[in-house]
Amino acid sequence: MTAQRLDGVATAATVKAELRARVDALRGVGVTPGLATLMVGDDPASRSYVSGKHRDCDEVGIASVRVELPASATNADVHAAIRDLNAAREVTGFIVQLPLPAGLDEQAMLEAIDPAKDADGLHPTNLGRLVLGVQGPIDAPLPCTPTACVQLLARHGVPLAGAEVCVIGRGLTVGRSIGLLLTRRGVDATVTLTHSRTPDLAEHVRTADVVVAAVGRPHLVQPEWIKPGAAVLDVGITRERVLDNGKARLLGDVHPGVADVAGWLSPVPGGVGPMTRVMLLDNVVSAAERALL
Ligand SMILES: Nc1nc(=O)c2c([nH]1)NC[C@@H]1CN(c3ccc(C(=O)N[C@@H](CCC(=O)O)C(=O)O)cc3)C=[N+]21
Repeated sequence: MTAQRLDGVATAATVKAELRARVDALRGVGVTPGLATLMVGDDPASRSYVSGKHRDCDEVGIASVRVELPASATNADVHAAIRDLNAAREVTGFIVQLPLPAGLDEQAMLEAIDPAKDADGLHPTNLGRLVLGVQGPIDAPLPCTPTACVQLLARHGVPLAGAEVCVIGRGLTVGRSIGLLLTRRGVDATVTLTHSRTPDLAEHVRTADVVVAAVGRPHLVQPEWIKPGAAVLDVGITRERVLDNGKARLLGDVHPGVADVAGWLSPVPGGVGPMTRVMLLDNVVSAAERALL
């Protein structure tokens, strides 16, 4: 069997077209959504992700502001930059690019973000709303990679109601919250959360209809682990340095041989990553729409 490709670039293009229509409607009533990114230090991977986010904004008609602080910035410096963004009228949503340089208090900085402007959906208030199941006419910001996964599956017709989902990884941005989305009423999947210390990982994966691999261990998930026809989402991105030309190859958490067993597979690059970026834009547009209610 050759898995159907869960194409994040093509699906993101569809979502961008929908977002463009929402942005036009907002402009019609005098509102321009705006995203700001706050980056501390100059990690090359973060720089490339942040650039991608600003390109996406241009395509959809969202204004964007780039704030950069040197790696030597203190907690007080970062906190002051966050307070400025909380107050900036033209910024309807913003993110603090993670990871922050060592020595900065990541948790305190995330908590300093105005929950109404939290484009990542990682503020404790918004994560708390997700746990509580608070849903309004327009949802509070949801974490971007989990919604990217759910959208990528739903828009390819992968059945989730009644599906057994095995999530690998317990990190803040994916594993810890994706189960809350997948088990919502109306989505109705059953979720097992595993991680790097799960003794019998392969056994858990073997019975899953949907596998979400988000541990950051290149090619961890083996073809023999996969139930034939299962949907596999590869969320991991590890940069492997290729010595001869100095370029970095991107490796996912899923072994390429999985494509011969799975029913659906998201590629790296071009899968969950581009979808994560559009879900960030969705949060920014939704924040502007919510402000009008
Ligand atoms: N506050 C915060 N919010 C984040 O959402 C956040 C973060 N910090 N820190 C880092 C991670 C990682 N992340 C990615 C998003 C898109 C791609 C992406 O679009 N990847 C492309 C490849 C891009 C490349 O060439 O490197 C792809 O998969 O096709 C990758 C990684 C968001 N993160």
